[in-house]
Amino acid sequence: MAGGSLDLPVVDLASPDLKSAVDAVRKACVESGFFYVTNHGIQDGLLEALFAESKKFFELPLEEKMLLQRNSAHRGYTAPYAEKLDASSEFQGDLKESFYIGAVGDVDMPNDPNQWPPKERFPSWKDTMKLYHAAALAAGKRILSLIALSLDLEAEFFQNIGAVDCSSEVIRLLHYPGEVNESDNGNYGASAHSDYGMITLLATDGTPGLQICREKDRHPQLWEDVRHVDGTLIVNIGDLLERWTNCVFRSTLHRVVAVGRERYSAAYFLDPRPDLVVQCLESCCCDACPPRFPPITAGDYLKERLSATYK
Ligand SMILES: O=C(O)CCC(=O)C(=O)O
Ligand SMILES: [Fe+2]
Repeated sequence: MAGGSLDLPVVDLASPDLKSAVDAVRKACVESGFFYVTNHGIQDGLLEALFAESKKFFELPLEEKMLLQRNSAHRGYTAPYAEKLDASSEFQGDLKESFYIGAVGDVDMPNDPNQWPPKERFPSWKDTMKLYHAAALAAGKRILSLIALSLDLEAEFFQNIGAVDCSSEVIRLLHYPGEVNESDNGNYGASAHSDYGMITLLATDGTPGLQICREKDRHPQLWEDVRHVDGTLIVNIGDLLERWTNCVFRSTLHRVVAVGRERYSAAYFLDPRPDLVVQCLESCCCDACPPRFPPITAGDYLKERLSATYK
């Protein structure tokens, strides 16, 4: 069942009224786990360059893209149908194709698990991804500061525990086809899922398709459109942060439906360093609401979730 369009809050990352921004973040994280951010510091030109590189890559013939197929470190290309975000979906796999790019060091790393398209034909691909990583990380840190304040923690809480300084971040470029075969009627660009990690920053080319379901246990489920708002990024809470906040914050089910138009997006997954122990925050627990989950390292948690997706 599809519902209307949602009015999610727009949080101004440069707002002089910090209290209102923090309150808006808290309300959004508690109610829907989704909000927009404006003044995020990522230049339009960089977003345009990112989408241009993405389009150029996805336009290659499948055989060439398959040369960079996702490796054991989850970097590289995933073809249409190769991934099913909702394991219960009746279809073989999602319509989207995607490409994962991990953080890029300043010097060429000898053990860099990333895969790069040929430099001769993609001369600025790597630099663009590097710039986007840096810009998205800077925006992500500002968002995490507001999130920390909204949890009654000090603004630098996530930075101080080293949650964001060890390059676990990943860009996932996504491309959804415009036309779908008859046999794919009812199939999804990306089937229903929640994100696994801490927070996700999503940039899209403005094409609709993203929907969220705020109450996953309600039947029938109500899916609401997340409209595009010019100049903003969409931010959503992942399962690890839901667990960290003892379920005070919501990691919400979302999906991308086929709208008969080609669509590009770029998700940036900001996750803590693998050895960070995530245990329910004190400010989210009380006598009546004791911790629901035992401590776990971020790495173990994410490994478990990824291996369930790519069994
Ligand atoms: O493309 C989108 O709008 C959403 C992508 C998404 O949910 C994901 O990659 O986890
Ligand atoms: Fe997602």
